[in-house]
Amino acid sequence: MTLSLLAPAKLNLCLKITGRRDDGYHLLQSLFQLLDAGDTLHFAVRNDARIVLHTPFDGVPSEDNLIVRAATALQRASDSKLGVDIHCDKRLPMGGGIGGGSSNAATTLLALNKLWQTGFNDDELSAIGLDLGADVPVFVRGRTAWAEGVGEELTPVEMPEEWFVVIHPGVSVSTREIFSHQELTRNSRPIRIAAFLEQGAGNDCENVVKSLYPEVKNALDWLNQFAPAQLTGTGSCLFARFADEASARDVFSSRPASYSGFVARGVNVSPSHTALNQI
Ligand SMILES: C[C@@](CO)(OP(=O)(O)O)[C@H](O)COP(=O)(O)OP(=O)(O)OC[C@H]1O[C@@H](n2ccc(N)nc2=O)[C@H](O)[C@@H]1O
Ligand SMILES: Nc1ncnc2c1ncn2[C@@H]1O[C@H](COP(=O)(O)OP(=O)(O)O)[C@@H](O)[C@H]1O
Repeated sequence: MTLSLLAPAKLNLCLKITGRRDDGYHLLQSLFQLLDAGDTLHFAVRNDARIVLHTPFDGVPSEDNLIVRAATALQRASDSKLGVDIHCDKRLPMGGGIGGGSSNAATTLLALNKLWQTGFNDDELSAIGLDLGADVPVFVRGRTAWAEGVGEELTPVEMPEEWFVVIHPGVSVSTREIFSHQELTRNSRPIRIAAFLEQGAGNDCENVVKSLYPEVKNALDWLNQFAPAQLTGTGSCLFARFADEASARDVFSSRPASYSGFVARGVNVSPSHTALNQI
């Protein structure tokens, strides 16, 4: 049996850091907006128990790849004797704050749960996913959502399905470096979802990222000429929203040559969930 699924990107439409847990992890509030763009993963079941990722990733050994780690975690949790061949059409930049690795992991859990018939529900898959990364559960649940805790307390939110220009400024930002920076705001006053929906909220990582990475500051200044621009996650990608596709594409096509990125539409339900529900 084979299956191909989109592993969608996300944007953090806001990112407030409201405290810190005893283990050092930061407590967040964020609106995770799913997008209709992402990587495509192709799965083919094997009758031996081998998990084989055929696509090489720069700087990520196969055993560290979140795709392989997710498949291995599901195999262990289920005692499945089946294996899988996996190919990935990688489009999302790594370390860009758009969740590519976490989305790849979640999509692998969803696909193999179906192909191996392991029968886990979303709560169980989310718990397996959380061990792989804080952003995995939102992709397992597949809903645009308000997140608290370290990202695992999720409340689905219906957002207008707007168009986004996502810019990658040509540098990657280490999440660890930002979260360990002395100047990072760690005591934002918690806000309510309703307040965010009414007036929006910024990204508490933005000032530190701009000070460490002038390329990110320059890209924000460039995009701000057209619409309010903001960092996603801990960067390095930034985004702005547009009412229609044509305006978004116009701005994207006028970008400086050193910037990459894409235009995508916000979606309330992950395309991989829509596809799985049709099988
Ligand atoms: C803040 C977000 C918002 O989406 O940033 P992006 O990674 O998307 O940019 C994520 O939740 C990031 O989660 P995740 O991507 O799983 O983080 P990891 O790479 O595991 O974290 C790297 C390091 O950052 C710190 N870290 C991460 C998440 C968190 N809530 N508090 C932290 O202090 C920890 O020191 C951790 O070891
Ligand atoms: N399948 C994968 N896709 C992307 N990154 C991966 C993957 N597996 C492991 N990684 C590692 O996870 C890191 C974070 O990746 P990613 O989720 O793309 O960024 P971010 O958390 O900033 O959104 C990468 O820099 C890479 O080292």
